[in-house]
Amino acid sequence: MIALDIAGLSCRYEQTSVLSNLSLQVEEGEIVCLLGRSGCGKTTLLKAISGLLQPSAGSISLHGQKVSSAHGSFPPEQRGIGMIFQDYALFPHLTVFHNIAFGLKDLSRRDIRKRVDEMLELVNLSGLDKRYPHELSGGQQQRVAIARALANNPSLLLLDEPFSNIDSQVRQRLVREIRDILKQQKVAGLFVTHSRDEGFAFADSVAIMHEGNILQRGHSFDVYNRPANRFVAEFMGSGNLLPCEVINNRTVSTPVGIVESSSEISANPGQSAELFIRPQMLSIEKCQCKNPVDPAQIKSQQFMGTSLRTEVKLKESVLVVENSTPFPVSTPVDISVQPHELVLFDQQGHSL
Ligand SMILES: Nc1ncnc2c1ncn2[C@@H]1O[C@H](COP(=O)(O)OP(=O)(O)OP(=O)(O)O)[C@@H](O)[C@H]1O
Repeated sequence: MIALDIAGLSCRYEQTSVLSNLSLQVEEGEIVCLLGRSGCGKTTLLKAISGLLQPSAGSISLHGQKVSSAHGSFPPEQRGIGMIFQDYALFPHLTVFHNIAFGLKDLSRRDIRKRVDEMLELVNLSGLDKRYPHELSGGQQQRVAIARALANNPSLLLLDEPFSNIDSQVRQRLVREIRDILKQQKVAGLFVTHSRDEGFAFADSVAIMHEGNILQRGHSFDVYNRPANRFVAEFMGSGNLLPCEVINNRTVSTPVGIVESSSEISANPGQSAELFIRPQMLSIEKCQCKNPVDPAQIKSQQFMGTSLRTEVKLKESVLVVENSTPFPVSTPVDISVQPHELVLFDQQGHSL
């Protein structure tokens, strides 16, 4: 069953078109992360889903029911959507208990107490029900926000950068914890973040947004290793672009030599392309030749905590390599490519 089905959605603010013909589906119980540069339309998409913005074209359906189209929309309170924001949005003058109980208007007092206690236990805050938001840490406030959103049994949870105000040491744990809670409750979620690592840890799949549209959707590992185009490849992480010529369906000729792909290349022999190689897929070792002509040379090295980020000058270009051996600047080196599934782009930047 599909929890959220967005079909051909377009949204605009007066004269400015922000989303254009965007489609996205989220399965029941699935968590999808929207990743994209600032201003690409992530918040606008969440606003349209929650009912705060009317689309100019296309439709939004929740569990098979159309809730938004250019012809009419359900108001936000009739959509059964829970929202979680980066600033927690708790009521400062209400206790934790009353914050969580806020939306539970139709239940008896006893059932409200029971539901709030269940939620407090779920988010690991039992016993803190009498505290006010200012008496809680950022992580605890965000857990209250989660408890409040889940108390109403939402059919979909929208999370807009929920972890960005949380201390980085607590964040990693909270990301896993909240993911586990959503999975346990089988709630579908659409999650917006600027942090790729957070998106990878929290979501089942990622959707890469650019200029009001989704360029690629899939498991983060696949999107990272099989990007649909150059924008997605670079957005998912740094890489080197090398001009190359296809030799056959497994090999290409590049400035660092002949490189073999672990999977078949769908390009014709003789075709020119660009090879995209992640820094960790390049290896360097001290050049063994006595008098190498114009060798690649170490330009700089920087320790990044777990590995070295090494810049290698190769003729007119500079390649970035992730390695573990320190070399003095100007050391001549041989560069090799570790066996992997090669990523090639045509002149327009589309994957071949
Ligand atoms: N109320 C508004 N009126 C006019 N333009 C707006 C309005 N809200 C947003 N925009 C514009 O729409 C575009 C998309 O904004 P949106 O907030 O959806 O981006 P975003 O991807 O969420 O950005 P960020 O990551 O910085 O939060 C931007 O160019 C923004 O300036």
